[in-house]
Amino acid sequence: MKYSREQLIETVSGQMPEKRWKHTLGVMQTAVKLAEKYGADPVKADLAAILHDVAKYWPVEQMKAVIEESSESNKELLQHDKQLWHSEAGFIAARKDYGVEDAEVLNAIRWHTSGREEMSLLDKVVCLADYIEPGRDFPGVHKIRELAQHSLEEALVAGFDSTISLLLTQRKVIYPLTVLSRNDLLQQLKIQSHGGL
Ligand SMILES: Nc1ncnc2c1ncn2[C@@H]1O[C@H](COP(=O)(O)OP(=O)(O)O)[C@@H](O)[C@H]1O
Repeated sequence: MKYSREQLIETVSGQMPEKRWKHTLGVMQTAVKLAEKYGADPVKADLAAILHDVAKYWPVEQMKAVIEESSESNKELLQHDKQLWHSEAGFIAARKDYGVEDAEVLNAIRWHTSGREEMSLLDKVVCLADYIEPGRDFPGVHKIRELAQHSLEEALVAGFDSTISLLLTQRKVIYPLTVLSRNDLLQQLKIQSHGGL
């Protein structure tokens, strides 16, 4: 890491409006709590949460350029809604600009919006914290917070349901990885409840 936690917070918070930094503080607090509850590493959860929206307010051209130039990025994402780009750009920036080397932390930043199949425990914690941090207020958030008390997977399915429902009402294209992620979580829940049968 190039920066101490304090330096990181100062630099990252300077890249977004106050309201979005407040959201980030909420995600940090919630991600650490979820990590402690479900057995993920709270230090990694905190680091991923600090950085998860680092690229959110970058100009679209900057996000695009960073994704195009990186050898490890998913260029296909550029065919999808711009709203999805900040996670990939943030993942690249976390490594390149902030010196984050931990693959678990980098992945949690990368997949925090879309999810992915076989989400890691840390991916789940950060993605769910993004849905339910205390500043969030959208239809269904209370239910997702309730579900988060007993199952990461149930809560995440409900979170993805809310995103997908909203996209349907807006007649927007759904990024397929979110559907695959939701299907995979449902499969995980089925295995948990039937003991693998
Ligand atoms: N699977 C998806 N397909 C298409 N668009 C999506 C998908 N998931 C999220 N989005 C879009 O990206 C936006 C930003 O998502 P996210 O970063 O999680 O939210 P926020 O900006 O509230 O932190 C959503 O409001 C939605 O418009």
